[in-house]
Amino acid sequence: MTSLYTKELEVAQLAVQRAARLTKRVFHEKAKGTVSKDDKSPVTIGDFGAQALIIAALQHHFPGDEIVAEEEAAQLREDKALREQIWELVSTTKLDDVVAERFLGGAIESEEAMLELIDKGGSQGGGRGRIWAIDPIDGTKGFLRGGQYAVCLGLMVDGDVKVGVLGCPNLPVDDAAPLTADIGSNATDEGRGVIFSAVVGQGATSRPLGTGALAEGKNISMKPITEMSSATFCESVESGHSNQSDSARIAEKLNITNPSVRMDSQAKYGSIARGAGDIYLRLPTSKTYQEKIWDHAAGDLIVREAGGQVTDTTGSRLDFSKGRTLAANKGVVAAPAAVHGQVIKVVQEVLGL
Ligand SMILES: Nc1ncnc2c1ncn2[C@@H]1O[C@H](COP(=O)(O)O)[C@@H](O)[C@H]1OP(=O)(O)O
Ligand SMILES: [Mg+2]
Ligand SMILES: [Mg+2]
Ligand SMILES: [Mg+2]
Repeated sequence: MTSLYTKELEVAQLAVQRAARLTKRVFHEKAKGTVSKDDKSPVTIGDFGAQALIIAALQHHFPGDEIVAEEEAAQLREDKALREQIWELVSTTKLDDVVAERFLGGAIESEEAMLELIDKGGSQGGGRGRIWAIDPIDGTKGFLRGGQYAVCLGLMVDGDVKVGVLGCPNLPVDDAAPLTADIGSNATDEGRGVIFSAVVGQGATSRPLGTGALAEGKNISMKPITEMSSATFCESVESGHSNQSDSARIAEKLNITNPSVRMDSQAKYGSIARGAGDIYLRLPTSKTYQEKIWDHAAGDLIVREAGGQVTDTTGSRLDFSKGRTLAANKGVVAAPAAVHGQVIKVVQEVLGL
């Protein structure tokens, strides 16, 4: 029997690899074309450019699929200089393997076509049919400060995530490398860049993030926790995204003595999936914030396929069928399946749930 979602996985991984070439170019440039969105969060030419390149590849192979993506082109239609900067990047970023680049459909035709592609990400989502979720740069603040960020792509079918891919340009390639919060301001690209992937029922893999055809992948799995007291947990750098005093109380109750590792983006999901860390806590800081599906789709599947369990703080699975947000969930608790219940119990004690 041929495996399910083989083509989707290949397209998704190559599309992420190409988009990450673009974000890395922007990362090494001083002027990142940063502008503020309506909610005051930053977006850069890298976010827009990566979204255009990913959607171009998806449209080439799966023109009937819907797409939920974070960014929209409205601001670019009004700002000629910004639009031209992005077009210059998008029209010159290719995979350096001719076959792989042709497989993705090659270059986008024109500046106008690029804007239209960016706006194809406006689907309302939901629980029916094939829907891709894209976060072209997750952790834009991390990206700007030279920390972790991720290029994220997931395919949902009837509300369930079936394929997940995370490109993490600033994480170590080595799955066994110790988990550290910062890449250091003098860090080079040497030894960095990894793609995490998963297909439902087929396990999770990691492979070096390359520049052309895909590198060989290796199976990854979460580290079994034998002593809770020696576990390491990851959380957001931004205290506005996850409540860091609640997580400190949870850690204390679990007798965890290692300090938390703070990193931006879904790099946290990838890191625990390969056993570099153990637990990911994302604890609500407000009653009203709804998590976005593109911030969790790929990571949720990758961790579950690596032997983890991912729920919200009430213990319910993340529900991707509700639209562009995880409207039915509050926060995220991801841990190896064997200890997830123990962690949830303490999370609920501390949060008073
Ligand atoms: N109040 C909030 N609570 C949780 N996550 C948030 C909140 N505000 C923004 N985010 C999102 O958190 C993600 C980054 O997460 P992390 O802290 O794990 O790096 C971003 O996608 C960001 O969205 P946005 O793109 O709108 O900035
Ligand atoms: Mg994000
Ligand atoms: Mg983003
Ligand atoms: Mg954003």
